[in-house]
Amino acid sequence: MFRSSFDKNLENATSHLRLEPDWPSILLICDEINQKDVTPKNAFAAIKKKMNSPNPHSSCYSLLVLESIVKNCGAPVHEEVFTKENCEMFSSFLESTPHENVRQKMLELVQTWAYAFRSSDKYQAIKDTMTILKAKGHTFPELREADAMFTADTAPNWADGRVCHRCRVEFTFTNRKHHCRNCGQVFCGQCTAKQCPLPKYGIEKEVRVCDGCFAALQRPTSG
Ligand SMILES: O=P(O)(O)O[C@@H]1[C@H](O)[C@H](OP(=O)(O)O)[C@@H](O)[C@H](O)[C@H]1O
Repeated sequence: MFRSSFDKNLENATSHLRLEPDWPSILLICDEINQKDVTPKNAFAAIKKKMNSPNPHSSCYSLLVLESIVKNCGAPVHEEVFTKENCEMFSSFLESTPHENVRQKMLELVQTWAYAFRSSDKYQAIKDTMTILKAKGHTFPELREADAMFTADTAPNWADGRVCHRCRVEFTFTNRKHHCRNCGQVFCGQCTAKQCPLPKYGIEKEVRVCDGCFAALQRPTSG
């Protein structure tokens, strides 16, 4: 069965043979999500499977991967993870796991996420989960505010359109759509023939960008 690079990185990051976190693999997983090499949906589904591993180390490491993608991959991951259904799953997961370290880590994450979104009107489900767990008498570990700081920038969602955003030529079967990873606009192939990394979005590899963004990104940032 074809194993994607993401699968290999997740396998490494959650191996029960590890004695300490495999940060390089975890960061590669974040890059792959930010670069759209893997969708948040597929990534979270695979992480959920690892959460339910009978081995407490694998399960705990999968929570570390989940913590990292929430922290580093922004809204696309938040929208996938913090649904009412998933938040209820986190609650039943921590109440059913036989492993105390896994339960503690899940409690810590629910608290961190509820705190991180405290002033946002989105993701009410994770805040409700925190409230319910507290009301049930669960004791939470000390909150580390630094853990609730998420990287600010994530690449913009992709716009759609019938014509190239730059030269206005109409898309056809042969003149196909492409997207600039920096501005998210839709362009023809000729207007997005360049590539460059987008470190501000956690994208280290060269990705497709439009001529306008390419020029802007080459200009030295005004000091
Ligand atoms: O090749 P197609 O079957 O037309 O599909 C397009 C490619 O996947 C483009 O990827 P790219 O931007 O990396 O080229 C993407 O930006 C477009 O939205 C898709 O419509």
